Parts: sequence; structure tokens; C-alpha cells
Amino acid sequence: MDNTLAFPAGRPRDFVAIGRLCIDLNANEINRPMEETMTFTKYVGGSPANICIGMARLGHRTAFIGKIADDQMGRFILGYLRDNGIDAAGVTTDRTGAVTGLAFTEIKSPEDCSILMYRDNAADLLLAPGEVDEALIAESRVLLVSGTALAKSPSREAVLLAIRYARKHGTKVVFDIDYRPYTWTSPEETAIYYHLAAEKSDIIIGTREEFDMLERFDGNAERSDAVTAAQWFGCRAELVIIKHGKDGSIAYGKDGGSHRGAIFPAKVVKTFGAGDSYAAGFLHGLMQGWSVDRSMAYGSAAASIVISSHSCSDAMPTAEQVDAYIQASQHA
Ligand SMILES: Nc1ncnc2c1ncn2[C@@H]1O[C@H](COP(=O)(O)OP(=O)(O)OP(=O)(O)O)[C@@H](O)[C@H]1O
Ligand SMILES: O=C(O)C[C@@H](O)[C@H](O)C(=O)CO
Repeated sequence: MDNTLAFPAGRPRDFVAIGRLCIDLNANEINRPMEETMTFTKYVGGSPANICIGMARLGHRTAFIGKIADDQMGRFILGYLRDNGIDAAGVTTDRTGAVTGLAFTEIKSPEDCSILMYRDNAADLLLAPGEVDEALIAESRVLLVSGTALAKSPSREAVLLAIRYARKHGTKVVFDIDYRPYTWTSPEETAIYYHLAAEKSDIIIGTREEFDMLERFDGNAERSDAVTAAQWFGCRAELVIIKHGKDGSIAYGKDGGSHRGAIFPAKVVKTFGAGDSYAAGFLHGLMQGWSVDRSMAYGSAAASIVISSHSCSDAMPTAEQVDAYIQASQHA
């Protein structure tokens, strides 16, 4: 396959993400049901926030476009972004009394994890088109879009406008399908809005199940990864990545080639955060001009580090940590 991807050069910023900034409350007493969990540790959360933090840790010049609640949680998120060197000028504060989305994580076993979401009147979905800073997108090499931000207006329109700005300025669009069942009103609505974003994106990343949501009206009853990829090459996509949990991932290129990515060993604490750290590691590689296969390996190593840790955002590794992990795995 065509093994590298060209990103715009000479820009003051590498990466801007749009979508939710939330809080993860991860169970401290693990390997038991939530009913028996008494204490939780607070971390910044939300898939696009996690990916952006991952990119910052890997040395990229990053920014975020989103909306936080005017409360203690919102201020905690803002402080954490700033402490990680993420430009938060594009993060606005809600003034309507909306709240910060919460994700309580249940860790029953390393293989059996789930998330209990509190997202009624969540501030992140109130991001309005007028709050999307065109200049931030114009000066970035990549715009990462989280599919969950398409679930509701006005955030939905804000994301579609952000994609439009990216197209106008030649900023690469990475669409992370990021399907969360809450907030959407029907599978049909999900598929329609996912389509609107996917057909305008250069790189599309999702799990098999997420592509199934996107392809609701498109046939592919056999759930073939190759059929999925071919569909998006008819639009703008140059690269389609389909993730398969502990069975690794597969990348398809527009030239018809594909590459299967293996996993790295992990002492799994919980599996959530795998996809976000994989995305950060993978995009880091691609943006360095590395081959797709080397970038996939880097993403897999980053994922193994995060799933071996308690948090998602706070465990996002630096380049030195990923390099050391890859080296140690080669000598194991
Ligand atoms: N049990 C595991 N052991 C090692 N690596 C894993 C494991 N699970 C996932 N990974 C790595 O993480 C990548 C992404 O995982 P996955 O397909 O579960 O994404 P996801 O469903 O988006 O993750 P999340 O649970 O964060 O939503 C995989 O391609 C693989 O490299
Ligand atoms: O994406 C979310 O809203 C929650 C995440 O921060 C969470 O920890 C997770 O599921 C990561 O995949």
C-alpha cells in the first residue's frame, strides 16, 4: 500500500481536536461490580480530549475546540489542558447552567469493563458554530473530529462547520467514529450524521462495530473490512483504519493495499482508553512521515501502555515511554 501520508507543512500548530471535554471517575476498588466500588479517582476524560492529551505528550503543538461547564469540573479540565501545554483558547464556557459530562468506569475484570455515563444537559454538546475558531483550524495540520459531537445540535453544526473550515484551508480531517449509544435518538440518525462527516474526511478510524453503525444503509451484511474501506475511497478518504480490540487492527489505503497491525503485550488493568491511545500513537507516527505499518505499531504500543494503567488521559505516554516499551517488548 501507499505507505505514507502527506500533511500540510509549515504551520504553527500540528493538531486541533473538536468534541467533548469530560470527567472520568475510575473505580479504585477494581475487579468487582460498580455496586461494590466505594471510591473513584477523577481524571480528565472524553475521547477527543484523551487523544489531544496523547498528542501533546508525544510532543505535538496542540489545541482544543470545545465547551466546558461553568463549574469546578470545567475549571479542573481547563487547568489540566493548560498544564499539558494544550492551547485552550478555543474552549468556551457555558453560561446556561449545563453540567460536565461524567463517565464512571466499572472494572469487573481486565476483560469486562463498562462505563456508566451521566450526560444530561452536558455542556460539550452546546458548542455552537459561532464558537468554532476558523484560524485555529487554518493553522493546524490536522483536525480530529469525534463522532459523538455529531449527536446533537448545536454541537453537530459546530463540527460540520469545523470540517468545512478544514477543507477550505487544506487541513487534514481525521474522523474518529467514537460511537457512544447515549445521546443519539436513533440508529438512522447516527448513520446519517456519521456519513456527513465520513464522506468529507481524509482518515477514518473506528472499530468494526462503529463502522456497522455508519454503514446502516449501505449493505455490507457480511461486515467485510475491505468492503467498508472501498466505500470511503469513493469519497475523500486516503486511509481507513478498522480496530479489532485484542485482535489488532487493519489499515486500508486508497491504492487498494492493506496492512494488519499486531498488538503489543499488556498487563491489562482495563480496556477503555485503548482506542484513544492507539489513535494518538498512530497519528503521531503518520505525522512524522512514518509508514502506515510503523505508525500502527506505535499506536498499538501506546495502547498497551494505557490499558496497563488506571487512567486514560493521565496515562497517555511520552515518545520516550513508547520507545522504551517497544524496545522492552522486543527483548522480552
Ligand atoms: N487486550 C489488549 N491487549 C493488547 N492491546 C490491545 C488490547 N485491546 C486493545 N488493544 C490495542 O488497542 C487498539 C484499539 O483497541 P480497540 O479496538 O479496543 O479500540 P476501542 O474499542 O476504540 O477502544 P476503547 O475501549 O478505548 O473504546 C487495538 O488495535 C490494539 O492495538
Ligand atoms: O470518551 C469518554 O467519554 C470516556 C473516556 O474518557 C473513557 O475513559 C473511555 O471510554 C476511553 O475510551
